[in-house]
Amino acid sequence: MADPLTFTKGHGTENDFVLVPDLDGALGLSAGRAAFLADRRAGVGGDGVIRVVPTELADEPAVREQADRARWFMDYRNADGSVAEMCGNGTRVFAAYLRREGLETGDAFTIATRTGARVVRADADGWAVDLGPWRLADPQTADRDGADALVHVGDGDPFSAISVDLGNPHTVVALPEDVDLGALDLGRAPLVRPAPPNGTNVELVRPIGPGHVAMRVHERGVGETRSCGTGACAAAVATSFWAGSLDTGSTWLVDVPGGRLTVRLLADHGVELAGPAVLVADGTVPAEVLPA
Ligand SMILES: N[C@@H](CCC[C@H](N)C(=O)O)C(=O)O
Repeated sequence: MADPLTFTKGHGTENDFVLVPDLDGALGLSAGRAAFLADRRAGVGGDGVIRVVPTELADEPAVREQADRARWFMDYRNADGSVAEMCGNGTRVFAAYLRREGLETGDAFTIATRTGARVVRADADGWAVDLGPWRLADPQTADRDGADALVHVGDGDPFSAISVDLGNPHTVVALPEDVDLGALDLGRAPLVRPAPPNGTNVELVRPIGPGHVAMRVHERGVGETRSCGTGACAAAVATSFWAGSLDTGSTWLVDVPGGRLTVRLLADHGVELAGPAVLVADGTVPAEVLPA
């Protein structure tokens, strides 16, 4: 009889993940199996699935090249089974898992991701990670305010938005003052024009005060989630850009439905995300219910 699959459930500001240890790289992870594990009714349930695999055993050569710096690769999948380049909240939960399992023992270490090796460090909030470099919309295609896209949310009028690349794609909308962030319909994916070639995550942002914004997000491959770490960084970068002050060292609080994240702008387009990481359950899934 085949072995059951072992998993751990964790979240970072309620962006939740199913972590699957694949410590000898023998398991792999098909899109169908990832989607099954993320399914909140038929499976375990999560916004994403993270396979924990030795970097040297990753499928992608660009990831294997990180093996001299990072022992473990965060193999991230969205809830629909699609592969994503990066997950900010996932990096913290991944770090918390590696530490709990004794797979890493220091307070700071490097993990491998599809966007390159990233240093994670324990801090007062939980874990912090530099997710940069970020890149704003191409000035060739942006208007005078830096906007390069229109976003339709529900049936309302379109909002202008800016593209921010954090290894994964984001489109950030600064909501006009008269629009209620909580009332917007994210039940279906916002329509983004021009359509980004690989899809996009969409962040709706409302300034609250100096260095403080509220955000809701619709994630590519998932739907509306309670938080998005790379999205929070994109929101902080876009809001700083709009305010005309992309100053190194400035700190942003980003309130999301699932809690609060802290974002710091670093030198050379670095951006640090800090926040909690919680491991809430461990379990097994019997082999006979798992898709191939
Ligand atoms: N929740 C994540 C982002 C996960 C990937 C995203 N849905 C994508 O497809 O790019 C985060 O915390 O950054």
